[in-house]
Amino acid sequence: MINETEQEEREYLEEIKEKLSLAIKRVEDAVKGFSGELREKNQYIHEHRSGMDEADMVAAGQSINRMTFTGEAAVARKRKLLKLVQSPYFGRIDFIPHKQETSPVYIGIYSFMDERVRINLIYDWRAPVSSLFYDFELGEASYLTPSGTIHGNIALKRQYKIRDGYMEFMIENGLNIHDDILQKELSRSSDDKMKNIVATIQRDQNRVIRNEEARVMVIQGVAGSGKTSIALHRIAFLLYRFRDSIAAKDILIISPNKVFADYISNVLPELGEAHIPEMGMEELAADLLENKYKFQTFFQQVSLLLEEHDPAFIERIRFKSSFEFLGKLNQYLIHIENNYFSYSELRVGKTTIPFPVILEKFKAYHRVPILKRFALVVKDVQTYVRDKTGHKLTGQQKAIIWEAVPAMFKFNNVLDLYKDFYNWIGQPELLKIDYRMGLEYADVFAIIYLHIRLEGLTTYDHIKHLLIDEMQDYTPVQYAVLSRLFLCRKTILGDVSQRVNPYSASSAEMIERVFPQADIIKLDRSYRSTFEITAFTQRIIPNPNIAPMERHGQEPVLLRFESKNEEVEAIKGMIAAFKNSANQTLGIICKTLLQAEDTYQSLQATGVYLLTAESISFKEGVIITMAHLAKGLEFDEVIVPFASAGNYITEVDKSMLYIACTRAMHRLTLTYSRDITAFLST
Ligand SMILES: Nc1ncnc2c1ncn2[C@@H]1O[C@H](COP(=O)(O)OP(=O)(O)OP(=O)(O)O)[C@@H](O)[C@H]1O
Repeated sequence: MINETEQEEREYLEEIKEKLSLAIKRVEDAVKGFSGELREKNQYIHEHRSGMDEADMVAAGQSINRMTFTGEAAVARKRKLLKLVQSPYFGRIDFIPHKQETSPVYIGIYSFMDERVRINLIYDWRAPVSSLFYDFELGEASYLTPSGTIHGNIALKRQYKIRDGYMEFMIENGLNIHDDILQKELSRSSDDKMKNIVATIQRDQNRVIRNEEARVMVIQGVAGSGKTSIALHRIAFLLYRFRDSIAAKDILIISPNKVFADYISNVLPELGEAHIPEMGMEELAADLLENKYKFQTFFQQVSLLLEEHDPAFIERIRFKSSFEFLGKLNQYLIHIENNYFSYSELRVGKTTIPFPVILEKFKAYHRVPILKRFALVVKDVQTYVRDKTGHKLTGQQKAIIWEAVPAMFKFNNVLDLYKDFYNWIGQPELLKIDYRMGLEYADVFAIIYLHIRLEGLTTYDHIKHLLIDEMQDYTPVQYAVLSRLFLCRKTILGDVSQRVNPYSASSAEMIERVFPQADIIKLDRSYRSTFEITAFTQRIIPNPNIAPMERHGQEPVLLRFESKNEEVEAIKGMIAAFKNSANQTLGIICKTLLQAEDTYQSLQATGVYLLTAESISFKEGVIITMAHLAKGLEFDEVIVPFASAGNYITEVDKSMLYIACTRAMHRLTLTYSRDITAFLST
């Protein structure tokens, strides 16, 4: 057995670092070689251009492309090696497959092979054998490979913390003391962006990451349970496992906003994968509606809910977020199919086409979306007339048919049908279209749904995996659209308790009704916040299943003041204290954007950033924002101002308060004037 003692491990680390440095040197030489060759080739082409025919030019172009490609691969490899030198591995297992010899398996963020002897010195965390590290302690163990299960025994398991090439500590795992390193990781102050968790992936998380079977995986996890982290690691795993068939460009992340997209943008590149395309729901909607309609954004919908309590608006949202709505839309589609084709006989010249003939043609195309059938029926009618008369049709006759056939259907555009739907259900008051403001957000996906069902769709066939974060914010109609657009595998994640809109929250069970084949996974362990913070947030929205980490810190603080001005003055003091502390990020999270803007103005402090719906990047330091925009983010410290009885009143407010408080990792302070909100008064 090699490296039995810590001293031996330290020496081994030096050896590996040396090998890595040599590998870096070799790649550098190769890159230099490539660029030299490329220069020469370009020069050659330039000088001999006149004497080259087309085939020569194509061949030269191809060879340049090949060289560039190999050069780029070498640069990417160098980037990985440079990262490995900093921290070559984080774990080791000595696994003895039955009746075989063992050699230690060192596990790191990427694999590294000693090319001369072709021995793997470091295994990628996604390699089949690496799953042993996450799934087992000492003793009997097994792992799955593409060619079957390997059984054996783990004789030794170690964890290392190597930073900047230096081993900070090493832990010998006897029984499950995994938690030690996890605790240390969670106690650290946050970076400006989400980081990878490869060294401390937990067993239940590993199961989700490495699941290869699920066509639709729905992860319902409590705040801070690592849903987003796991989903990103799962993508990295799938890219590794199916590297011959899936590339980063074949994946799409549907994310709630640009700041969140920026916040998570580091994880996959850190894991050695390319940047993944990302899109917001609104972008998708605009794309599908071909930018024909102006519409309210989800952010505007939530802001309206927060700023004015309009019962009619709430009722419209509530109805359009229900399964009943989707069911009614489907019934309506049957209704129009059966009833909206009106009787009229068509006469073209001397030929009469009886209505039953037209109707029969129309029904024969039942697989084609209704509004797409007209063109087919028109062609059939033309053939009918031609056969009857034995003549080709004149342009005028064709025009008569083109006009008459679509006119037999009551409506020929989706928006008119959508308006008609509300008359059909006898509730015209549920549709409000303000042409100046655009469509309400709750109508956007319903119109897209009708559009798909009535006119067909362009599917996103090139996407091979779809990741949907913040699933609770999307409605059954939205899922019905997504399920028709994206036929690929999906990972859908969220938390019903973090709905920004309590009138339209989707739970895992609701999503299962749209995707009956879904695998549902529940994660109840919360990693982000200290035990005290998690316990505190339970006062707002209790979840009996939540399992907080045994990581302790300061009790959350509730500070009472006489006025808002006093609150703001106190917050100034807290910002100064934060700047002198070891913490790196402070989030001041208000209920509305208006409040955030006001606070920002009043504070007038340098180094404080206001995060709005238009922001595109996450910044380290002090951030002021509203709860809706803070979703998915986390901060070392969180201050929730104005937690007063007069500010947090409605169900929507309660969700916002919960989201704001669950963003805190180590420290949470709430300030209020006079009376505290009823959500915290007990
Ligand atoms: N196994 C783990 N090892 C180390 N850190 C972890 C682990 N799992 C989760 N975390 C940390 O917990 C925090 C929360 O993770 P993440 O943001 O992915 O959770 P979430 O469920 O998406 O949260 P929310 O829904 O509240 O936004 C992050 O700091 C993440 O790094």
